[in-house]
Amino acid sequence: MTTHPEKQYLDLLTLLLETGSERVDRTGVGTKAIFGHTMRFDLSEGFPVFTTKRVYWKTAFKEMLWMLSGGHNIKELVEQNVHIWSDWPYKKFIDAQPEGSADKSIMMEEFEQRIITDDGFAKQWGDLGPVYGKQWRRWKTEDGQEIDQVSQVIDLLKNNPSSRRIIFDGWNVGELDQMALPPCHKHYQFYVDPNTNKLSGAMVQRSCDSYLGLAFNIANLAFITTLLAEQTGYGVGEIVWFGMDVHLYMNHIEQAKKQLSREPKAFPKLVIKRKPDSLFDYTIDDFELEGYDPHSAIPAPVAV
Ligand SMILES: Nc1nc(=O)c2c([nH]1)NC[C@@H]1CN(c3ccc(C(=O)N[C@@H](CCC(=O)O)C(=O)O)cc3)CN21
Ligand SMILES: O=c1ccn([C@H]2C[C@H](O)[C@@H](COP(=O)(O)O)O2)c(=O)[nH]1
Repeated sequence: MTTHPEKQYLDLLTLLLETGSERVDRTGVGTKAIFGHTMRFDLSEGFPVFTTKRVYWKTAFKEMLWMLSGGHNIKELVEQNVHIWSDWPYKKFIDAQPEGSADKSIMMEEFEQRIITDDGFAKQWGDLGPVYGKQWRRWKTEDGQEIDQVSQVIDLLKNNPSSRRIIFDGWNVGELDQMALPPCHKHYQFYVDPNTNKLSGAMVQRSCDSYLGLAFNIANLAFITTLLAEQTGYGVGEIVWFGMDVHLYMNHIEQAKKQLSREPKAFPKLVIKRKPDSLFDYTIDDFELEGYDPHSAIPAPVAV
């Protein structure tokens, strides 16, 4: 019997638990960390959305479609019931309110409600700065032009697939200080195997929350690779993930152990119900995961 590909992820959790160095981190939560790790998934063996806990794949896909659209305001996420980016703008808003003011104590629900209903408020407080979507689609050059890196990737895949420069990157050094968080999944690179005509995608993640973020990041790497393959006429090959500061937050240890006690189930199949003319015209309703039958969700707090 061959080993289930999800075993790579479970082995990473075990490695972190057993050998990770305890470190103090920016958030104050603390982590167990290792430096440098890789995993790979052959997409012909199924779509790599982990099964040992329920992964909210629609939330992940909505986030990826938002980034691909060039979005960088949480408004478009919150409108779609996606809350994973709200903590950072919320914290910034609360910190900026004067002591004792009514706004100092508003709850997240009210904050998100204002983001949705008040355009001015969303503009001022919902913007994450020039994060992923902005850099991917509209990287600003010195002479005031904008570079659409994702469209360049599509063009290279169609016209020069042996190029070793099929890359987009969110790490715009000159603008890091304007971002709510500097990009974690920073480098994307693609490769067409001339023998099989399959497209593979790799991603470098400088910093990895191995319990919460990673499940989303792997699913989304497989997602973008599959979408690019469909749009440019290739089959799907592998995804390759490179993690740098790979960590497990101290308040995720019990959850990780619980997850480790479970056996992986078969990976589902990504069904794309409609093929739009452009990579930028997909909507969440175009996707279904066939045969996704995960173990139950194991919630965990996110370190802000
Ligand atoms: N500490 C930290 N970890 C991250 O993974 C992370 C950040 N910060 N900051 C930016 C984004 C936001 N991301 C997040 C944030 C929260 C969840 C999360 O809470 N996931 C839950 C529930 C998801 C839902 O609301 O549907 C999960 O069980 O997967 C996942 C990814 C990934 N990134
Ligand atoms: O897609 C993402 C986005 C963020 N993360 C994690 C990695 C870290 O735990 C934090 C970011 O904190 P830094 O101090 O900026 O490294 O968010 C992730 O895993 N995946």
